[in-house]
Amino acid sequence: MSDYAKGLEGVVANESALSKVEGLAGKLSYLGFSIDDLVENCSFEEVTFLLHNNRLPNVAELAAFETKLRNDRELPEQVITFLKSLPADATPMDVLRTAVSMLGIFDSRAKIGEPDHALNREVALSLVAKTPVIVAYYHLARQGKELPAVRTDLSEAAHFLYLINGEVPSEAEARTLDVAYIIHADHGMNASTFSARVTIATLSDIYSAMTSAIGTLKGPLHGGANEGVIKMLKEIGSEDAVDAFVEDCLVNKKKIMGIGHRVYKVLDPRAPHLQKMAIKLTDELGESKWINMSERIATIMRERKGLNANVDFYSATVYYSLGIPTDLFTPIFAIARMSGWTAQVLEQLQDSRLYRPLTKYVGPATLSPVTPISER
Ligand SMILES: CC(=O)SCCNC(=O)CCNC(=O)[C@H](O)C(C)(C)COP(=O)(O)OP(=O)(O)OC[C@H]1O[C@@H](n2cnc3c(N)ncnc32)[C@H](O)[C@@H]1OP(=O)(O)O
Ligand SMILES: O=C([O-])CC(=O)C(=O)O
Repeated sequence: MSDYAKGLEGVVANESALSKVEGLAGKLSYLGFSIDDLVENCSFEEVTFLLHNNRLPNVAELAAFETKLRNDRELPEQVITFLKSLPADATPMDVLRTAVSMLGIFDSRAKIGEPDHALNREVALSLVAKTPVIVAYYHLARQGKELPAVRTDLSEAAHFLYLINGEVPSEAEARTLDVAYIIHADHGMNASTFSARVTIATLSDIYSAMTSAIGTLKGPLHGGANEGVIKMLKEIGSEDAVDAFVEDCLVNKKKIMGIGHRVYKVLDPRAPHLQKMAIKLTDELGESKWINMSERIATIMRERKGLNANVDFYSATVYYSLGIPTDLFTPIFAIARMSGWTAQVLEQLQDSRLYRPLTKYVGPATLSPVTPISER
């Protein structure tokens, strides 16, 4: 038992009205609305409005909000030139992190110091609008394809699928991604949101905060786990190889991707939504192997370790079944979470204080004289 909170477990770092993560009950709500209810009744755009305004929009407000987002999709020419200049084997999360950082250079609204809340809200929306375009344009550029002009007649989810596939998706495909976006939009003081809030609390600018967040989401213990799940399923290869694979991980203390959570001690409430979509999609494709393997892994981990699937576990099969390349899974998480990250930094700036925890010093107990370098 250490005398400090390793990994800040159990530490309450701030106040937020945005999302309530109930780890023991396995519930998640945004601003007092259950995600189950939001998934049933809302679009990602409505949920983004909710997170940015602390209330749901009416019809006119939603229409105006959607128009604003759709008219803010175009990227600066310099960012497009940058995306086209990159090697085809760059990691899309690295590209996204760098391009979002670059956006800040071309946005004179990105200011440090005393926050301008009205300007910051505009910048926040602009980031939600441009993030999917960055991901899609790089995906096209790395294949040597033309970058089509952005469109203003499609929802966020439909527009992203249109850009990466070159055709307007079916309503069902667009809605599947829309639901995934809603489910991923915000999640309390997760590592990437915490990074964003730490950065903005120095009174840095929003682009810097989002750059911190994207770099943090990329890791395999956080958002990167969704890519890890598909890699793991491919490595296992077949349903009859699952038990031996999991046994080997347990014996050798290797982590199973998409399983376990710092806060949820029961099933992650987002997992059943994604599980349902994964079952439907794999059924339609006649490819039940991936979901069957996933279900077996989840069962063993629940029985053997009392650990449950998290959001990344089934989202991987959903995106895979939609034909999305594996290295775009974590960028898709970032596209959805941009909504929550920006809401969180706007909230932080309303009543901010610098984050500055302490460290337990475990270095030398006494001071030593410095020996001149020529004598060392
Ligand atoms: C969107 C998200 O960020 S959701 C999380 C995505 N990340 C993953 O799916 C990666 C796999 N999961 C994990 O690494 C962890 O469960 C985390 C990072 C999510 C949470 O980590 P922590 O709260 O720090 O738990 P920690 O890593 O200390 O694990 C506690 C115990 O459970 C075990 N454990 C936790 N997760 C797993 C796992 N996925 N596979 C195998 N064992 C696990 C650990 O080995 C440890 O066991 P021990 O006490 O016998 O040593
Ligand atoms: O809350 C966490 O620690 C990780 C997570 O599930 C998320 O960011 O969605």
